[in-house]
Amino acid sequence: MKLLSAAQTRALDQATIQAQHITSADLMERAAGAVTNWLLDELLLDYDTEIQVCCGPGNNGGDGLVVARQLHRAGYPVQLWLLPAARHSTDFTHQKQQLPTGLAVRQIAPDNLPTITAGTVVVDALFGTGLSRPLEGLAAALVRHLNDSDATVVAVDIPSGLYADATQPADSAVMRATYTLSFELPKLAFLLPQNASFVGDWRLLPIGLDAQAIQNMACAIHFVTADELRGRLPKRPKFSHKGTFGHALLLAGSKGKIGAAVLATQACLRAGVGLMTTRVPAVGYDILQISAPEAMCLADPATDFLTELPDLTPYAAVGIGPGLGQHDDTRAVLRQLLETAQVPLIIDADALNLLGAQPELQQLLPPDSLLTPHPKEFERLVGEPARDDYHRLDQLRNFAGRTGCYCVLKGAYTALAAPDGALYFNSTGNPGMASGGSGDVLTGLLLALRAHQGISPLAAALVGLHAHGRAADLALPHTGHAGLLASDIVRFIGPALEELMDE
Ligand SMILES: NC(=O)C1=CN([C@@H]2O[C@H](COP(=O)(O)OP(=O)(O)OC[C@H]3O[C@@H](n4cnc5c(N)ncnc54)[C@H](O)[C@@H]3O)[C@@H](O)[C@H]2O)[C@@H](O)CC1
Ligand SMILES: [K+]
Repeated sequence: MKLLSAAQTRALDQATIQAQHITSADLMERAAGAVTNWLLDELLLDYDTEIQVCCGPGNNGGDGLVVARQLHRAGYPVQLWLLPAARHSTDFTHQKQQLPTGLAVRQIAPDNLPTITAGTVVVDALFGTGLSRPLEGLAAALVRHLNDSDATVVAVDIPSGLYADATQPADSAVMRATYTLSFELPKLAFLLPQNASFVGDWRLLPIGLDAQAIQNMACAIHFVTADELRGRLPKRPKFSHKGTFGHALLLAGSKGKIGAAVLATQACLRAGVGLMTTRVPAVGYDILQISAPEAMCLADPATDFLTELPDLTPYAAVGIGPGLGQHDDTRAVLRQLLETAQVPLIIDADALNLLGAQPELQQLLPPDSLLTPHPKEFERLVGEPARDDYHRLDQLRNFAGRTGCYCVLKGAYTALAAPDGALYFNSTGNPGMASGGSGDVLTGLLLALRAHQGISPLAAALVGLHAHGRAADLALPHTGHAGLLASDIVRFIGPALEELMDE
């Protein structure tokens, strides 16, 4: 799915109106109808629920007027509140004229704010994508009043006061929504940790926006769904053999962290690699052979950390990082790998920290390599803290462009920047994954997909990120959030990948 800017969203609304020969009021009726249906069918409003609909002066307020009208007509006790304004949009004015006489209109004023009691549902239709400056005055006072209450707040399109694709000034008033109902496509703001407390649980409501117009919109930011990935992973042909799926090499582990090498190895195997060799320090040899008998193990001459790079000739892809440690001799192995590798690399964990500590090594990254930092590792990698989540995304795109590599930023919606500047957000996964070893599993999974000869670097990265989160989602009913271990994610990699395979 494309993540459109506010300007593109407006253009899409216009394109839909033209292509479908409808009026903007018709489209508003559809949008508001979708909100009303969600309130009735999903929030399960009952006839005793107190519903306060708060409307601003633009089309977001227009949506609110239609919701209020529809709920009133259906017999629900709606209270309608309007924010005073010098100007109103044409559609707002039109919808106001359509209000039934029995629906009282209340003016919001400093001494006249909605009274919130236990169980009140507030529909926030103050401002949407037309927000052009931070909220102040009465609008800010109303938002703060509602934020201080226990109301269930349902934001129409976007929580009022939240910018759709930039950071609003610190301390400006932003509605803390319980639910955000957006029309058809998500907004970039929803995917960023800094906005989690404003956006709440977000849902997409289809309103029949013009599919052709969406397809024609130039957009470099995507929210990647299973539908878009299905078929990107070739089915295993009947006459395939282990050579078809590549031979992967993993460099991982140090004393006390051999488990990271084991998890990454198991994940790589479960992701369908043809052959797997894992290089661990000698201390890990028995552990790896016993816990991952399908993999070959090449022990380093040193006991506790890696000191020598094996011959790379046999391998289609090389991964390095999980549990590696940052010993000087290991750094020398990483340098040698960067200097000699002719195949894509997957770089994770301590290998990223080593790259951050010696930035000159970053110039040696083979093109199309894939780096998988979490935000702290990414900060070390680029050597500069981000001002906010948007700045961090800029840094991510710059890094990918500068190095010619794919770079991941791990999180609730893991982001991937491609060398061409495109940004992709993953849609799968759950908070149970926030525990040790999840990242090691991702490295192994991505390594298998990069070793596979039939998949492009971008598809490998997107499929790998999706399958990682999806495997955790499939494991969840068996484990619960607290009980979800990295090894549970490994168990469900196979089914998660199967869902994306060609028919
Ligand atoms: N264009 C369309 O056809 C559709 C629009 N829809 C709705 O329309 C919304 C966008 O409507 P608009 O473009 O009218 O924008 P908004 O309703 O978000 O607000 C725009 C109005 O608020 C004023 N304003 C902006 N920031 C302000 C601030 N900080 N303090 C006070 N006033 C401020 C503007 O001057 C303008 O009058 C979407 O979010 C969505 O809810 C939906 O009905 C779907 C169809
Ligand atoms: K809103």
